[in-house]
Amino acid sequence: MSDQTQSTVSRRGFLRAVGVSGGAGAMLATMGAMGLAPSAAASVTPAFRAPERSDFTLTGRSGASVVVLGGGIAGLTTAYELGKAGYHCTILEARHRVGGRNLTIRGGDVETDLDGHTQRAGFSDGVYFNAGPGRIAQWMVTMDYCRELGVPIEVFTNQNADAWIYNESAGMTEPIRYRTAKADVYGYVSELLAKATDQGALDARLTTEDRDRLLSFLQSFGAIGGRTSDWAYTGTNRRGFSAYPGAGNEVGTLLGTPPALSDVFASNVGRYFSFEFGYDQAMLMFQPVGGMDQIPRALAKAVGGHRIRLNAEVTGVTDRGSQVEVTYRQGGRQSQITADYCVAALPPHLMARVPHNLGAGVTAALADFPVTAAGKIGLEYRSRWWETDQRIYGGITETDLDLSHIWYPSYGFHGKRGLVVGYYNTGANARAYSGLTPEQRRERAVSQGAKIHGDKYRSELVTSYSHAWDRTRYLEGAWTSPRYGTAGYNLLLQPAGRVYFAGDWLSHEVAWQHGAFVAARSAVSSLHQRVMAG
Ligand SMILES: Cc1cc2nc3c(=O)[nH]c(=O)nc-3n(C[C@H](O)[C@H](O)[C@H](O)COP(=O)(O)OP(=O)(O)OC[C@H]3O[C@@H](n4cnc5c(N)ncnc54)[C@H](O)[C@@H]3O)c2cc1C
Ligand SMILES: CSCCC(=O)C(=O)O
Repeated sequence: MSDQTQSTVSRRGFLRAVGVSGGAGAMLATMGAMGLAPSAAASVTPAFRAPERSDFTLTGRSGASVVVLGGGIAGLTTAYELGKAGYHCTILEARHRVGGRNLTIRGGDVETDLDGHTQRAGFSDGVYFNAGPGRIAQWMVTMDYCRELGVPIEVFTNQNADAWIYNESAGMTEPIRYRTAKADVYGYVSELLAKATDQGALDARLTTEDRDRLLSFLQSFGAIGGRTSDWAYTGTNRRGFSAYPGAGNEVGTLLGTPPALSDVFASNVGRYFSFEFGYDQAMLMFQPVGGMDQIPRALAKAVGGHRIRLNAEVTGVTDRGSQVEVTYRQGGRQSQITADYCVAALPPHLMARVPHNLGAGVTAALADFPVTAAGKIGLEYRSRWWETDQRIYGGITETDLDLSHIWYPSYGFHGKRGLVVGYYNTGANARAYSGLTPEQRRERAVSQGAKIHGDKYRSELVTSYSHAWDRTRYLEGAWTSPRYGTAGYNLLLQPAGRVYFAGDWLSHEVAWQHGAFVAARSAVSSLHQRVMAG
């Protein structure tokens, strides 16, 4: 998802949330963001209501049989929800475990990728690596499933004022703390806007009252001087200290004076600030205690192990008119299962390759989902130097290096060891790493990360595991970009005979488990309605 797309989507999300559209919405959003009292806007009475608890129940019961293809979040949810209403479901999952892209790696786990690289994770007890999903927003239905299934959650630190920003291409030789970068960018932007406002440049847009309110907002927002000092930004303790204030007369030592305005803009640090405004990325965010795969584990337990066939690769789907026949390969043998209905919850680009009799239009539609690559590496360290030496407790360092993001753990604070996500990248950067051996990926990630963190980034490293989603069998990608509104996309929202489709790719929350959950609910509702109608 590009920054541009993300900010457009975020804006739309906000407007949807306040229940307004168009000009009034835009005005409210701007005023809200500026902390101004929306006197004119107050009459709009927006519904500032959070999405409510979203539990799901089907009304009425059925004993029909359903074969579910794929044991990712969508497949598991399908079987779980139908099972609550009496259906007899069987899940066929090609991998040796459920969860699909929801994958947590622990010590002893073994994975072999499409290039034949086998990794055995050497992580210590209690250390885990979320190779796929890592965070959940509060409004997401994923939170409701955690509650319903009894999966404990804890805060995931998605934003940290003490994490770093490092833009090598802008000539930075040292990383800068988020708090420092923000103080300088907000300060200078406020200074410029205050000057323009005070000089009358915005008079066509502002009333006298607006102007005064804007100036007062900018003074506190940017920590800038007043009119007598021409609104100048000269630095603030928001930048941080090189020695923090202490006892008695120790006032602390401020972290120097800000670089010149032009240098601050040239460093391009501001490009990362909009991330935390995203409706899907804003704090607080959450994670299941003990690893993201606690969610598929709990779903699988609720569905019942006897209903799940692992290492079962679907090889054919035939709609026989009154039933659906599915062939699959398990333990070197071809088997067959027949059910009243089928829900196909495989990645669309893989389902497109499964022989079926659902029509060429279905194949073409399934094959029309562009796939994005993504990769992550988990680096286990023998000490938590990022906490003790750098005072970073969770959160994300942003870079313009090909490793993109570095994540610090949001669990196990002050523990003995810990796991840092040494890269989380997508697109061309992810493909550059996925083309390497696991050893080469680790070397590349460590030599880059050491530019930010120093020697301990290498010397304290114990073991690593990297995951390349485009090279993962039965997934072959991280997520897709659906062509919303096309005939092909809409075709797959309908059943093809007795076969329904589900997965995050049939939602407007692709790349989020939320999308997989709601798409499964949608398929389940549609199937159940048909069964109830008799
Ligand atoms: C790197 C990364 C980061 C992410 N970050 C987040 C995040 O922070 N938060 C969040 O909520 N979501 C995140 N997501 C998205 C989330 O993982 C997905 O939206 C969700 O897991 C998709 O579930 P699904 O059931 O639709 O698909 P999948 O998980 O793709 O499930 C499809 C299943 O089909 C199986 N399969 C494939 N072929 C066959 C076959 N022939 N026969 C039988 N089975 C087969 C697969 O093995 C798999 O289990 C992330 C994903 C990735 C890759
Ligand atoms: C680029 S956002 C999609 C992946 C995701 O859900 C996440 O990492 O938060």
